[in-house]
Amino acid sequence: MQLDGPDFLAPAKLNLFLHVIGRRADGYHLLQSAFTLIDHADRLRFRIRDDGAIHRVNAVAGVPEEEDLAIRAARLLQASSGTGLGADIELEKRIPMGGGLGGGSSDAATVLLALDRLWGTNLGRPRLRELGAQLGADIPFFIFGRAAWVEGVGDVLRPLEVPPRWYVVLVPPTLVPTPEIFRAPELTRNTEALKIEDFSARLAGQKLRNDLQPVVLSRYPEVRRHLEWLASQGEARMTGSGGCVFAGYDSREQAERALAARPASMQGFVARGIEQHPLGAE
Ligand SMILES: C[C@](O)(CO)[C@H](O)COP(=O)(O)OP(=O)(O)OC[C@H]1O[C@@H](n2ccc(N)nc2=O)[C@H](O)[C@@H]1O
Ligand SMILES: Nc1ncnc2c1ncn2[C@@H]1O[C@H](COP(=O)(O)OP(=O)(O)OP(=O)(O)O)[C@@H](O)[C@H]1O
Repeated sequence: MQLDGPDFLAPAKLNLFLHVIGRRADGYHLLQSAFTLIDHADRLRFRIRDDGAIHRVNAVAGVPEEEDLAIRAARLLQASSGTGLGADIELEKRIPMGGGLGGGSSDAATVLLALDRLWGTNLGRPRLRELGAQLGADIPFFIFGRAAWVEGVGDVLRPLEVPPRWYVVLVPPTLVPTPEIFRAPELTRNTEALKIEDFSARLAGQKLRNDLQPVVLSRYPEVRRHLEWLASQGEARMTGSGGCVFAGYDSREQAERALAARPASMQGFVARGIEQHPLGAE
Protein backbone atom coordinates (compact mmCIF):
# COMPACT_ATOMS: atom_id res chain seq x y z
CA MET A 1 0.00 0.00 0.00
CA GLN A 2 1.14 3.59 -0.60
CA LEU A 3 0.23 5.32 2.65
CA ASP A 4 2.02 4.68 5.95
CA GLY A 5 0.20 3.76 9.10
CA PRO A 6 -2.02 0.97 10.34
CA ASP A 7 -4.52 -0.97 8.20
CA PHE A 8 -8.16 -0.44 9.08
CA LEU A 9 -10.12 -3.54 8.09
CA ALA A 10 -13.57 -3.56 6.48
CA PRO A 11 -14.92 -7.12 6.76
CA ALA A 12 -17.59 -8.64 4.50
CA LYS A 13 -20.97 -9.93 5.69
CA LEU A 14 -23.21 -12.87 4.90
CA ASN A 15 -27.00 -12.89 5.16
CA LEU A 16 -27.69 -16.27 6.77
CA PHE A 17 -31.28 -15.84 5.62
CA LEU A 18 -33.25 -12.92 4.20
CA HIS A 19 -37.03 -12.54 4.21
CA VAL A 20 -38.95 -9.72 2.55
CA ILE A 21 -41.98 -9.09 4.75
CA GLY A 22 -43.35 -5.88 3.25
CA ARG A 23 -42.76 -2.71 1.33
CA ARG A 24 -42.82 0.92 2.51
CA ALA A 25 -44.59 3.75 0.70
CA ASP A 26 -41.20 5.03 -0.55
CA GLY A 27 -40.50 1.69 -2.27
CA TYR A 28 -37.94 0.41 0.25
CA HIS A 29 -38.55 -3.12 1.46
CA LEU A 30 -39.07 -4.29 5.00
CA LEU A 31 -36.69 -7.13 5.67
CA GLN A 32 -35.83 -9.70 8.29
CA SER A 33 -32.33 -11.06 8.13
CA ALA A 34 -29.53 -12.57 10.18
CA PHE A 35 -26.22 -10.92 9.37
CA THR A 36 -22.84 -12.32 10.31
CA LEU A 37 -19.36 -10.85 9.77
CA ILE A 38 -16.63 -12.89 8.06
CA ASP A 39 -12.86 -12.44 8.10
CA HIS A 40 -12.58 -11.67 4.37
CA ALA A 41 -11.91 -7.93 4.38
CA ASP A 42 -11.00 -4.80 2.42
CA ARG A 43 -8.14 -2.70 3.82
CA LEU A 44 -8.03 1.06 4.26
CA ARG A 45 -5.31 3.52 5.26
CA PHE A 46 -5.63 7.19 6.09
CA ARG A 47 -3.44 10.29 6.05
CA ILE A 48 -5.03 13.26 7.78
CA ARG A 49 -4.88 16.57 5.89
CA ASP A 50 -5.03 20.10 7.34
CA ASP A 51 -6.54 21.67 4.21
CA GLY A 52 -9.93 19.93 4.43
CA ALA A 53 -9.56 18.08 1.11
CA ILE A 54 -10.78 14.46 0.88
CA HIS A 55 -9.26 12.26 -1.81
CA ARG A 56 -8.75 8.62 -2.66
CA VAL A 57 -5.08 8.09 -3.51
CA ASN A 58 -5.48 4.91 -5.59
CA ALA A 59 -7.65 3.81 -8.51
CA VAL A 60 -10.36 1.21 -7.83
CA ALA A 61 -11.58 -0.61 -10.96
CA GLY A 62 -15.27 0.08 -11.54
CA VAL A 63 -15.63 2.65 -8.75
CA PRO A 64 -14.96 6.30 -9.69
CA GLU A 65 -13.71 8.36 -6.74
CA GLU A 66 -16.83 10.56 -6.58
CA GLU A 67 -19.12 7.49 -6.34
CA ASP A 68 -17.00 5.61 -3.83
CA LEU A 69 -18.99 5.02 -0.65
CA ALA A 70 -15.75 5.37 1.33
CA ILE A 71 -15.22 8.92 -0.02
CA ARG A 72 -18.90 9.83 0.33
CA ALA A 73 -18.85 8.64 3.95
CA ALA A 74 -15.81 10.80 4.72
CA ARG A 75 -17.47 13.86 3.15
CA LEU A 76 -20.68 13.24 5.10
CA LEU A 77 -18.82 12.94 8.42
CA GLN A 78 -16.86 16.08 7.63
CA ALA A 79 -20.01 18.08 6.84
CA SER A 80 -21.94 16.73 9.85
CA SER A 81 -19.17 17.31 12.37
CA GLY A 82 -17.98 20.65 11.01
CA THR A 83 -14.32 19.60 11.24
CA GLY A 84 -11.84 21.53 9.11
CA LEU A 85 -9.67 18.44 8.64
CA GLY A 86 -9.55 16.30 5.50
CA ALA A 87 -8.00 12.96 4.55
CA ASP A 88 -6.19 10.99 1.87
CA ILE A 89 -7.76 7.54 1.76
CA GLU A 90 -6.26 4.37 0.31
CA LEU A 91 -8.63 1.49 -0.37
CA GLU A 92 -7.47 -2.02 -1.16
CA LYS A 93 -10.46 -4.02 -2.43
CA ARG A 94 -10.52 -7.72 -1.64
CA ILE A 95 -14.28 -8.17 -1.29
CA PRO A 96 -15.89 -8.95 -4.65
CA MET A 97 -18.18 -6.10 -5.76
CA GLY A 98 -21.88 -6.41 -6.37
CA GLY A 99 -21.81 -9.82 -4.77
CA GLY A 100 -24.10 -9.33 -1.78
CA LEU A 101 -21.11 -9.29 0.58
CA GLY A 102 -21.63 -5.64 1.53
CA GLY A 103 -18.13 -4.49 0.59
CA GLY A 104 -18.95 -0.89 -0.27
CA SER A 105 -21.10 -0.54 2.85
CA SER A 106 -18.34 -1.98 5.01
CA ASP A 107 -15.77 0.41 3.52
CA ALA A 108 -18.09 3.31 4.37
CA ALA A 109 -18.59 2.06 7.94
CA THR A 110 -14.84 1.69 8.47
CA VAL A 111 -14.26 5.23 7.16
CA LEU A 112 -16.85 6.62 9.58
CA LEU A 113 -15.39 4.71 12.56
CA ALA A 114 -11.76 5.45 11.68
CA LEU A 115 -12.10 9.14 10.85
CA ASP A 116 -14.35 9.80 13.84
CA ARG A 117 -11.30 8.74 15.89
CA LEU A 118 -8.51 10.21 13.73
CA TRP A 119 -10.25 13.56 13.28
CA GLY A 120 -11.19 13.62 16.96
CA THR A 121 -14.81 14.40 16.06
CA ASN A 122 -16.04 11.73 18.50
CA LEU A 123 -19.64 11.60 17.30
CA GLY A 124 -19.91 8.02 18.57
CA ARG A 125 -21.57 4.92 17.15
CA PRO A 126 -25.28 5.81 17.47
CA ARG A 127 -24.76 9.04 15.47
CA LEU A 128 -22.43 7.29 13.00
CA ARG A 129 -25.16 4.69 12.43
CA GLU A 130 -27.60 7.47 11.52
CA LEU A 131 -25.10 8.98 9.11
CA GLY A 132 -24.36 5.57 7.59
CA ALA A 133 -28.06 4.87 7.02
CA GLN A 134 -28.19 7.93 4.74
CA LEU A 135 -25.70 6.27 2.39
CA GLY A 136 -26.70 2.59 2.34
CA ALA A 137 -28.99 0.08 4.03
CA ASP A 138 -26.19 -2.19 5.29
CA ILE A 139 -23.89 0.46 6.78
CA PRO A 140 -25.59 0.60 10.24
CA PHE A 141 -24.93 -3.14 10.63
CA PHE A 142 -21.19 -2.75 10.10
CA ILE A 143 -21.06 0.07 12.67
CA PHE A 144 -23.05 -2.11 15.09
CA GLY A 145 -20.14 -4.50 14.65
CA ARG A 146 -21.43 -7.94 15.61
CA ALA A 147 -23.76 -10.66 14.31
CA ALA A 148 -27.23 -9.17 14.24
CA TRP A 149 -30.92 -9.83 13.82
CA VAL A 150 -31.86 -7.09 11.37
CA GLU A 151 -35.32 -5.68 10.69
CA GLY A 152 -36.93 -2.58 9.19
CA VAL A 153 -35.05 -1.53 6.07
CA GLY A 154 -31.81 -2.66 7.71
CA ASP A 155 -31.85 -0.06 10.48
CA VAL A 156 -33.30 -2.05 13.42
CA LEU A 157 -30.54 -4.20 14.92
CA ARG A 158 -30.34 -6.65 17.80
CA PRO A 159 -27.33 -8.78 18.77
CA LEU A 160 -27.65 -12.42 17.74
CA GLU A 161 -25.82 -15.55 18.85
CA VAL A 162 -24.45 -17.30 15.79
CA PRO A 163 -22.52 -20.57 16.23
CA PRO A 164 -18.85 -20.32 15.13
CA ARG A 165 -18.59 -21.54 11.55
CA TRP A 166 -16.40 -21.67 8.48
CA TYR A 167 -17.87 -20.71 5.14
CA VAL A 168 -17.18 -21.47 1.50
CA VAL A 169 -18.11 -18.44 -0.59
CA LEU A 170 -18.35 -18.83 -4.36
CA VAL A 171 -18.10 -15.74 -6.55
CA PRO A 172 -19.96 -16.09 -9.87
CA PRO A 173 -18.58 -13.87 -12.67
CA THR A 174 -21.74 -11.76 -12.52
CA LEU A 175 -22.49 -8.39 -10.98
CA VAL A 176 -26.08 -8.41 -9.71
CA PRO A 177 -27.59 -4.89 -9.33
CA THR A 178 -29.52 -4.73 -6.04
CA PRO A 179 -32.25 -2.28 -7.29
CA GLU A 180 -33.15 -4.59 -10.20
CA ILE A 181 -33.82 -7.47 -7.83
CA PHE A 182 -35.95 -5.43 -5.41
CA ARG A 183 -37.95 -4.00 -8.34
CA ALA A 184 -38.72 -7.41 -9.86
CA PRO A 185 -42.49 -7.99 -10.18
CA GLU A 186 -42.08 -11.66 -9.29
CA LEU A 187 -40.35 -10.96 -5.92
CA THR A 188 -42.18 -12.44 -2.91
CA ARG A 189 -42.89 -9.50 -0.59
CA ASN A 190 -45.24 -11.02 1.97
CA THR A 191 -43.23 -13.63 3.86
CA GLU A 192 -44.64 -14.13 7.34
CA ALA A 193 -42.66 -12.26 10.01
CA LEU A 194 -40.49 -14.46 12.25
CA LYS A 195 -39.60 -13.86 15.88
CA ILE A 196 -35.96 -13.76 16.89
CA GLU A 197 -36.61 -16.75 19.21
CA ASP A 198 -37.87 -18.81 16.26
CA PHE A 199 -34.70 -18.07 14.40
CA SER A 200 -32.44 -20.01 16.76
CA ALA A 201 -34.68 -23.06 16.39
CA ARG A 202 -34.55 -22.76 12.63
CA LEU A 203 -30.81 -22.23 12.60
CA ALA A 204 -30.46 -25.48 14.55
CA GLY A 205 -32.45 -27.56 12.11
CA GLN A 206 -34.84 -26.19 9.60
CA LYS A 207 -34.09 -24.77 6.22
CA LEU A 208 -33.69 -21.02 5.91
CA ARG A 209 -34.47 -18.96 2.84
CA ASN A 210 -33.39 -15.89 0.93
CA ASP A 211 -36.46 -14.39 -0.79
CA LEU A 212 -34.25 -12.59 -3.32
CA GLN A 213 -32.68 -15.88 -4.44
CA PRO A 214 -35.39 -17.19 -6.83
CA VAL A 215 -35.45 -13.83 -8.63
CA VAL A 216 -31.67 -13.86 -9.11
CA LEU A 217 -31.54 -17.54 -10.12
CA SER A 218 -34.11 -17.08 -12.87
CA ARG A 219 -32.25 -14.06 -14.30
CA TYR A 220 -28.59 -15.00 -13.80
CA PRO A 221 -27.74 -18.55 -14.97
CA GLU A 222 -24.16 -18.35 -13.63
CA VAL A 223 -25.47 -17.75 -10.10
CA ARG A 224 -27.75 -20.77 -10.51
CA ARG A 225 -24.84 -22.94 -11.71
CA HIS A 226 -22.68 -21.95 -8.72
CA LEU A 227 -25.49 -22.46 -6.22
CA GLU A 228 -26.43 -25.84 -7.66
CA TRP A 229 -22.86 -27.05 -7.44
CA LEU A 230 -22.36 -25.76 -3.88
CA ALA A 231 -25.64 -27.43 -2.82
CA SER A 232 -23.94 -30.76 -3.63
CA GLN A 233 -21.41 -29.92 -0.86
CA GLY A 234 -23.70 -28.61 1.88
CA GLU A 235 -26.65 -26.37 2.62
CA ALA A 236 -26.02 -23.55 0.18
CA ARG A 237 -27.70 -20.16 -0.10
CA MET A 238 -27.25 -16.76 -1.73
CA THR A 239 -26.16 -13.77 0.38
CA GLY A 240 -27.97 -10.40 0.10
CA SER A 241 -29.03 -9.67 -3.46
CA GLY A 242 -26.35 -12.04 -4.77
CA GLY A 243 -24.66 -13.21 -6.78
CA CYS A 244 -22.26 -14.76 -4.20
CA VAL A 245 -23.40 -18.03 -2.65
CA PHE A 246 -22.15 -19.69 0.53
CA ALA A 247 -22.31 -22.85 2.63
CA GLY A 248 -21.35 -23.18 6.31
CA TYR A 249 -19.18 -25.91 7.90
CA ASP A 250 -18.11 -26.79 11.44
CA SER A 251 -14.39 -26.85 10.65
CA ARG A 252 -11.89 -25.14 8.39
CA GLU A 253 -10.83 -28.52 6.98
CA GLN A 254 -14.37 -29.35 5.85
CA ALA A 255 -14.70 -25.95 4.20
CA GLU A 256 -11.30 -26.22 2.47
CA ARG A 257 -12.20 -29.69 1.21
CA ALA A 258 -15.48 -28.48 -0.28
CA LEU A 259 -13.79 -25.48 -1.94
CA ALA A 260 -11.01 -27.66 -3.38
CA ALA A 261 -13.59 -29.93 -5.01
CA ARG A 262 -15.09 -27.11 -7.11
CA PRO A 263 -14.98 -27.16 -10.90
CA ALA A 264 -12.01 -25.25 -12.38
CA SER A 265 -14.45 -22.69 -13.82
CA MET A 266 -15.53 -21.48 -10.35
CA GLN A 267 -13.81 -18.92 -8.10
CA GLY A 268 -14.24 -18.76 -4.37
CA PHE A 269 -12.68 -18.55 -0.93
CA VAL A 270 -12.96 -19.88 2.60
CA ALA A 271 -13.76 -17.44 5.42
CA ARG A 272 -14.36 -17.70 9.15
CA GLY A 273 -17.37 -16.14 10.84
CA ILE A 274 -16.11 -13.47 13.29
CA GLU A 275 -17.88 -12.46 16.49
CA GLN A 276 -16.82 -8.85 16.44
CA HIS A 277 -15.79 -6.20 13.94
CA PRO A 278 -12.00 -5.53 14.05
CA LEU A 279 -12.84 -1.91 15.02
CA GLY A 280 -15.06 -3.02 17.90
CA ALA A 281 -18.80 -3.21 18.43
CA GLU A 282 -21.72 -1.60 20.22
C1 LIG B 1 -30.29 -6.76 0.38
C2 LIG B 1 -29.12 -6.38 1.23
O1 LIG B 1 -27.91 -6.75 0.61
C3 LIG B 1 -29.18 -7.13 2.56
O2 LIG B 1 -27.98 -7.09 3.21
C4 LIG B 1 -29.08 -4.90 1.49
O3 LIG B 1 -30.19 -4.47 2.24
C5 LIG B 1 -28.88 -4.06 0.27
O4 LIG B 1 -27.99 -3.09 0.64
P1 LIG B 1 -27.28 -2.08 -0.37
O5 LIG B 1 -26.75 -2.81 -1.56
O6 LIG B 1 -26.36 -1.25 0.45
O7 LIG B 1 -28.50 -1.28 -0.86
P2 LIG B 1 -28.80 0.27 -0.92
O8 LIG B 1 -27.72 0.94 -1.71
O9 LIG B 1 -29.16 0.78 0.40
O10 LIG B 1 -30.12 0.20 -1.81
C6 LIG B 1 -30.09 -0.18 -3.17
C7 LIG B 1 -31.51 -0.34 -3.67
O11 LIG B 1 -32.09 -1.55 -3.17
C8 LIG B 1 -33.44 -1.38 -2.83
N1 LIG B 1 -33.65 -1.70 -1.40
C9 LIG B 1 -32.59 -1.78 -0.55
C10 LIG B 1 -32.79 -2.10 0.78
C11 LIG B 1 -34.11 -2.32 1.23
N2 LIG B 1 -34.37 -2.62 2.50
N3 LIG B 1 -35.14 -2.24 0.36
C12 LIG B 1 -34.93 -1.94 -0.95
O12 LIG B 1 -35.88 -1.89 -1.72
C13 LIG B 1 -33.80 0.04 -3.19
O13 LIG B 1 -34.32 0.02 -4.47
C14 LIG B 1 -32.44 0.74 -3.19
O14 LIG B 1 -32.42 1.82 -4.07
N1 LIG C 1 -16.07 1.34 -1.87
C1 LIG C 1 -16.84 0.63 -2.70
N2 LIG C 1 -16.62 -0.68 -2.87
C2 LIG C 1 -17.40 -1.41 -3.70
N3 LIG C 1 -18.40 -0.93 -4.41
C3 LIG C 1 -18.68 0.38 -4.29
C4 LIG C 1 -17.91 1.20 -3.42
N4 LIG C 1 -18.43 2.42 -3.49
C5 LIG C 1 -19.45 2.37 -4.36
N5 LIG C 1 -19.62 1.15 -4.85
C6 LIG C 1 -20.66 0.74 -5.83
O1 LIG C 1 -21.58 -0.15 -5.19
C7 LIG C 1 -21.86 -1.27 -6.01
C8 LIG C 1 -22.17 -2.48 -5.13
O2 LIG C 1 -21.05 -2.80 -4.39
P1 LIG C 1 -21.05 -3.58 -3.03
O3 LIG C 1 -19.87 -4.48 -3.07
O4 LIG C 1 -21.19 -2.70 -1.87
O5 LIG C 1 -22.43 -4.36 -3.12
P2 LIG C 1 -22.85 -5.77 -2.72
O6 LIG C 1 -21.65 -6.64 -2.49
O7 LIG C 1 -23.90 -6.22 -3.67
O8 LIG C 1 -23.44 -5.58 -1.28
P3 LIG C 1 -24.92 -5.53 -0.73
O9 LIG C 1 -25.06 -6.71 0.10
O10 LIG C 1 -24.81 -4.26 0.06
O11 LIG C 1 -25.85 -5.47 -1.90
C9 LIG C 1 -20.64 -1.45 -6.88
O12 LIG C 1 -20.96 -2.04 -8.12
C10 LIG C 1 -20.11 -0.03 -7.02
O13 LIG C 1 -20.64 0.58 -8.20
